[in-house]
Amino acid sequence: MILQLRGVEHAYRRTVALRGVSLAVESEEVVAITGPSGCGKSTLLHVAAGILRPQAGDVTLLGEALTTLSETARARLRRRSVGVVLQFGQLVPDLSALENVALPLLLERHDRAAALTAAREWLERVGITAERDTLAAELSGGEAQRVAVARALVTGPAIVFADEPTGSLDTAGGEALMTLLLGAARERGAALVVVTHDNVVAAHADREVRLRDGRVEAEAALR
Ligand SMILES: Nc1ncnc2c1ncn2[C@@H]1O[C@H](COP(=O)(O)OP(=O)(O)OP(=O)(O)O)[C@@H](O)[C@H]1O
Repeated sequence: MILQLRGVEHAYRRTVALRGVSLAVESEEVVAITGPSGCGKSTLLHVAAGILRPQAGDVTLLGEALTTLSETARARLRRRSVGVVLQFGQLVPDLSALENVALPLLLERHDRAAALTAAREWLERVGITAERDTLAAELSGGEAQRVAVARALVTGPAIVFADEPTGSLDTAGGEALMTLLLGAARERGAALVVVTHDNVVAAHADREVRLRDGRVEAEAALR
C-alpha cells in the first residue's frame, strides 16, 4: 500500500471539509476522487499529498506517518517521491516553462544540463515546444496546466496527485492530457490520485471514490 488515510478530519474555521475519511491506495493504482462541488475533494488531495496537515486522523504516505513528520521532512518526501498538479498558481511566474520543469531536479541537486534535458523531454511529451522559454506568467491556462504535469512527472515520482488537471482545457485537450498523465503513471508504475468532476476522466481510473459532505459516500472498482 502506498497511501493510507484513517479517520481524517479537517475544518476551515466553521466549515467542516472532511468528516472522518479513510482511504487506501495501492502501488500503481489509479484512483479518481469525485463528488459535488464543495464535498472536500481538494482538501482530501492536499491532506493526502502532505500539503495540509489534518486536524485529526492519520496519513501514511510511502511508509511515512505524515502527521508526525516535520514540515521539512514532509517537503523532502514530496520533492523526492511525490508529483503534484494543483488547480491554481503552482508554477513560478517569473521563470520560463523550461525552468519551472527543471526546478524540482535542481532543488534535488541534479546536474544542471541533465535537469534541463529531462525538462525539455517532458515538455515535448506534453506538447510544449515553441513556448519552452515563455515565462510561466505569460502562458495560457491550458499551457500552464500541461507544464505543471511535466513538472510533476520529471522526478519520476512513486505517486502523483492531480487536482482537476483538465480544468483549463477543452474536451479534446483534457482527454489528451489525461491520456498522457495515465500513460506516464502506468509506464513508470506510479500510483495516480486524481480529483475530477469529469466522468470521462473518472472512467480512466481503476477505482472511483465518491465523496459527499466530507465523507466517502461510495466506492466502485472500474476495472
Ligand atoms: N481555504 C479555505 N478556507 C475556508 N474554507 C475553505 C477553504 N478551502 C475549502 N474550504 C471549504 O471547505 C469545503 C470543502 O472544499 P474543497 O475545496 O475541499 O471541496 P471540493 O470538493 O474540492 O470543491 P470543488 O469541486 O468546488 O473544487 C467547502 O465548503 C469549501 O468552501
